[in-house]
Amino acid sequence: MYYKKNKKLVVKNVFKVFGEEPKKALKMLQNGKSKEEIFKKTGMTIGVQDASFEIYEGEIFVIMGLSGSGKSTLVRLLNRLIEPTSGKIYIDETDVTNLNDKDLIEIRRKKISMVFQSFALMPHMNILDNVSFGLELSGVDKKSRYEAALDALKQVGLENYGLSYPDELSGGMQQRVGLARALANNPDIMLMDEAFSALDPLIRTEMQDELLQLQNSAQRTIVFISHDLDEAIRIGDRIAIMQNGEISQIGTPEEIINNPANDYIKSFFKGVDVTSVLTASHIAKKVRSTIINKEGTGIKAALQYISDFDDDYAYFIEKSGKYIGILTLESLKEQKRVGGTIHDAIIDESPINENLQISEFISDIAEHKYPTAVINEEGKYKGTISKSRLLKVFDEGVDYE
Ligand SMILES: Nc1ncnc2c1ncn2[C@@H]1O[C@H](COP(=O)(O)OP(=O)(O)OP(=O)(O)O)[C@@H](O)[C@H]1O
Repeated sequence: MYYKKNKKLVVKNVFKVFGEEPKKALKMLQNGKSKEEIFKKTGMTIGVQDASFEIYEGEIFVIMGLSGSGKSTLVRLLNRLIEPTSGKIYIDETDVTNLNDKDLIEIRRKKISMVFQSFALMPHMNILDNVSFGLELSGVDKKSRYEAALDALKQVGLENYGLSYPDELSGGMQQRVGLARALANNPDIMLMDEAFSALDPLIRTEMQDELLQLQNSAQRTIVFISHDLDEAIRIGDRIAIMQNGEISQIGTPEEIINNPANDYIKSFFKGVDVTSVLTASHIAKKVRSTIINKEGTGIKAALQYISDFDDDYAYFIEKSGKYIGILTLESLKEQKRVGGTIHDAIIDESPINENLQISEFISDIAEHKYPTAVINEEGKYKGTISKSRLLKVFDEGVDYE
């Protein structure tokens, strides 16, 4: 998804120590003690260690990691539901770590909302009142808060349920109400902590679509915690992977899949549905058998070239890199026989664009006899994808060569 690269949230060297003497624990860390040693000696836990990153306006930034890796702690540091032990956090250049209580409350009301996995709707209040409750606490008048609540309910497709009560709604609908409650504040930033994890898979996918749709109409900055890789890939513009309190990699799903920083991350991505993540450019390979169209490159030269490579086909390319087509021994010989040109020998198998996802070009490759050429927007040759290459990616995921 497109987003402007304005920094919305900046986190600089943030640490969180849980325990009695956090400064002492930080000192031990500086002196090279491991988290395990510190915990053993002092009982203190390093929840987040030296986190530094930036989140851009309008992006969905997913924080992923195993249970206990520090995701919830990190997200709660952003709005200071948890106080950082050291480090700085900026929202729109405001230093959040320095705000007094009053300003902090103001920022939480106006700029940053949070959606949890399980949140309590008030059973005795109807949906409209539940959604506008936060605004009521902020002193917004009745008319304005009902308008905002109704608008938020509309955004999640529940505009007709304002007068219903929570126990009349399904789990998925209740989660939508939770989302509407966060939207009613019209926040710049939404923090979503495993917001969809309690939902059954179908409804969960529906909610992910809903979130993406909402993002299309109003570009909010969303920080989304998930332990589910498919979800992270589906909705994340970028993903940060946490491991034992530290961020071990940040990147787009493609970047991480293609270049995992370590074995832990690699193991995360094993078995992921690559067809919806990887594009042709990610799996295309350059092959040796390319013939450059120089002056005088005719059928004879092409035949010679292909036999030299002990092959029966080659990719024909302009000097500029522009892709022309596939030449085969058979088609060249035929044109030689009938007196045609090298261009007449090009066989009818179209190249695919490098930006297509695997799921979009699978059938092309299946229908082609020869490995399919991959071209960029300008028509330049970028490599080829064979059926066997595709099968390998399916079987083994990406090969990290
Ligand atoms: N209030 C607390 N006091 C002491 N330790 C804590 C506290 N909150 C979190 N921790 C510890 O900090 C570490 C990170 O926990 P956190 O809840 O942030 O992880 P998580 O990745 O969100 O896990 P999960 O997916 O299970 O929610 C864990 O070792 C946890 O035990």
